[in-house]
Amino acid sequence: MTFRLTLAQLNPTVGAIAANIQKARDAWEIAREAKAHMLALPEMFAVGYQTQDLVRKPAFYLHAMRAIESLAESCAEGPAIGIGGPYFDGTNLFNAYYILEQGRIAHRVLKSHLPNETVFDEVRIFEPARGNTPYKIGPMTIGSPICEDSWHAGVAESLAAQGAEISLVPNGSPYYRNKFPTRLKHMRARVAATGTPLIYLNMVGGQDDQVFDGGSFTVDAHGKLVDRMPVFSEEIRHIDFVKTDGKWNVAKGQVSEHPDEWEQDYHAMVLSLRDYMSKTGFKKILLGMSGGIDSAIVATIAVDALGPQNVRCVMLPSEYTSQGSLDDAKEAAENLGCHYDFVPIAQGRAAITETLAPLFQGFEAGLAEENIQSRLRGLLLMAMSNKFGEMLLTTGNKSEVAVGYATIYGDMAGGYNPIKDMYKTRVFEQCRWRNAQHRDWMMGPKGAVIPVSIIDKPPSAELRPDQKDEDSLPPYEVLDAILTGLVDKDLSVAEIVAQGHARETVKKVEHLLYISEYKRFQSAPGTRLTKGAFWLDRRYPIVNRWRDEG
Ligand SMILES: Nc1ncnc2c1ncn2[C@@H]1O[C@H](COP(=O)(O)OP(=O)(O)OC[C@H]2O[C@@H]([n+]3cccc(C(=O)O)c3)[C@H](O)[C@@H]2O)[C@@H](O)[C@H]1O
Ligand SMILES: Nc1ncnc2c1ncn2[C@@H]1O[C@H](COP(=O)(O)OP(=O)(O)OP(=O)(O)O)[C@@H](O)[C@H]1O
Ligand SMILES: NC(=O)CC[C@H](N)C(=O)O
Repeated sequence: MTFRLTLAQLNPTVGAIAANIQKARDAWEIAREAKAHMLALPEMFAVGYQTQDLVRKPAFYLHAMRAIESLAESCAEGPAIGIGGPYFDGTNLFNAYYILEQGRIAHRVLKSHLPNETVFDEVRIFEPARGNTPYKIGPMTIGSPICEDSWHAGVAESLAAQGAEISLVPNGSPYYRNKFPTRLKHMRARVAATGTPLIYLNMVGGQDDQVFDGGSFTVDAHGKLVDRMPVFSEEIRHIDFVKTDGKWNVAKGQVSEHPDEWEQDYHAMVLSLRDYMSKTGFKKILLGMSGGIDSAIVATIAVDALGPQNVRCVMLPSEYTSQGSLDDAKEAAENLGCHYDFVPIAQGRAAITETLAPLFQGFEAGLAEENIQSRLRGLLLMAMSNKFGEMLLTTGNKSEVAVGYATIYGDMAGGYNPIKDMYKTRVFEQCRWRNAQHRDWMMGPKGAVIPVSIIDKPPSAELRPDQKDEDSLPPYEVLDAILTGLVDKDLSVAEIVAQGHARETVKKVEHLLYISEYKRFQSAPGTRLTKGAFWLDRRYPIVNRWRDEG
């Protein structure tokens, strides 16, 4: 006896119900061609993921439920379909996995464990299931724990006890660096307890800050990895089973190699930006190109996401802009093959200074004057955005975003920030990686596109003569180590001091971190690369008088 299961590792769009259903239908045609018994789609595929509060709207979930019903009707003859979507039972809303067969909804699995940590808030949205049963497709009985359900003992085991011969786990599992071993560990624990093969099916694609990385895989009844799909790309794959001695054995498939963390982070940033653009309806990007490393890597990510013809780099020099910065900005834009504009801000700045002169008389020049440069750049770039219909990118790395080292309503202007969750020390290494590597999913040119002089020079905001970031901040190696402790590991000041850092420096960084919460609250979203990303992973009050006295 045999069984063929078609896995659709596809990229849905939140709210695009008709388009998602059409994608499911197209995949079903492929499964039917391949004579599969069943097509499986990821968690919440019908509506995209995560829908947040949108799915609580009755008009929305009723629309989705109607669309799933009509998918069942239009796919009556051929493989069964498993598809994630919301289900309202007249009283409560559930995160459900629908099984469609012979023109109708044959079964519904409801999610039991609602994730409520990191970026998840499902307790707020859904009601947990109380018990589920397996379903039968042709000769096979299947249990479907939904995503988080398979990270805990209980659901898969109960389904197996009720006769499930394999576990098919639909997921909406967002990327963070080096997550795969954690997923594999949880799935192997389920397999060890059930003694049945397990299929882990994830979606791909960017949704706001989150990136779903795919990497779907199959583990046999002994816990061996027998099939694995690539990360960050759509793919449809057939998994074959043969029944011998009363047990389903999964045939050995193709175990795709997964790239290292540098490639995965870079791919996550490219895909999240590309999807953010296409899913919000933008085709073109612009950014301020300073000759520094942050704007250089953001321009490179933009070019790799959309192609050089869709990226405009604008140098807006002031009198503090060095010749080195002018040369580097131009060279990087030329290497990338994108449009380059040169828009000096001196005249505009003089006009603003004159306008404010009567008010500012008697005050010493300082931060206000420095930040006018950044704000004027923001104003000019947003004017270009309005005129050309190009979305402005903002370029602060995680170190700067953490300590508020950016000007609000100035260089913080912009709609998306691909490097928001990448510390500065990693930005340097990531640039070296991109200069040395090229992949076919990159739409930009091969080679050392980021001039070495940009990577090697000391970072500076160039808002006053001879300014260097390290005049006001600790060296980035120190800053990033302290921030990793405070932000990502939730360590106390005492614990970070015990790692060998000066208490005064740790306290200064802690102070900057807490007082800049207001800036992050008003900042653009950006690619999530870790479990400690600003926005949903770490939610802090803006008004906060607590300081760690330890
Ligand atoms: N809690 C709060 N809630 C609401 N608003 C608050 C606030 N605290 C201050 N403010 C407001 O914020 C203003 C201060 O913020 P802001 O104007 O941004 O100024 P500020 O944070 O003081 O300065 C920006 C810093 O970033 C550096 N910088 C600028 C540009 C680029 C880069 C770079 O390397 O990329 C670095 C620059 O050298 C300077 O150290 C205050 O005037 C005040 O009105
Ligand atoms: N002369 C400039 N021309 C165009 N854009 C600029 C210029 N100076 C700053 N910007 C914009 O403001 C952002 C912040 O730049 P700034 O030089 O202050 O610090 P940074 O964080 O070190 O960034 P970078 O490494 O890109 O220079 C830049 O990434 C760029 O988008
Ligand atoms: N959608 C989910 O239930 C995902 C939760 C799960 N722990 C994950 O991140 O993979």
